[in-house]
Amino acid sequence: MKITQAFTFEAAHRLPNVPETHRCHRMHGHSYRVELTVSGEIDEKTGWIIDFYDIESAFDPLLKRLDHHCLNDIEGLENPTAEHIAAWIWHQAKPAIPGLSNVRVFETPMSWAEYEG
Ligand SMILES: Nc1nc2c(c(=O)[nH]1)N=C([C@H](O)[C@H](O)COP(=O)(O)OP(=O)(O)OP(=O)(O)O)CN2
Ligand SMILES: [Zn+2]
Repeated sequence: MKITQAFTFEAAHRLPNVPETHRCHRMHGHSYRVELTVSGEIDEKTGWIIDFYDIESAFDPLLKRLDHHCLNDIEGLENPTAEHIAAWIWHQAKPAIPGLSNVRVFETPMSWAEYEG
């Protein structure tokens, strides 16, 4: 069984490794959407894999590091593509959310990256 909780954050970034002529070389912003999926068995008593509230609490410190920040300034996100952000979130969140199976990061409603560890 899998459950997914979604979050949103606003952040600025630029992609330092694309050519200067590429529009993403310039600083700009996105309204990011993050989806955290947790896999596991349903607990007989609670009826859930994990309380959504516990996912929210565990992710909150990370969300605060991302929201309204320049992603390039965050250690490990110097080249903040959606792919790198998804992998970064997975590695940062996994210790606090052991059942975390995949992380999706949407840069726009139509484009996203997914990391499964
Ligand atoms: N594989 C990837 N490709 C691109 C990434 C990425 O992270 N992974 N990132 C970008 C830029 O961040 C760019 O800002 C993305 O915006 P874009 O897809 O162009 O979406 P917009 O909504 O800004 O563009 P419109 O086409 O005007 O709607 C590029 N590629
Ligand atoms: Zn961008």
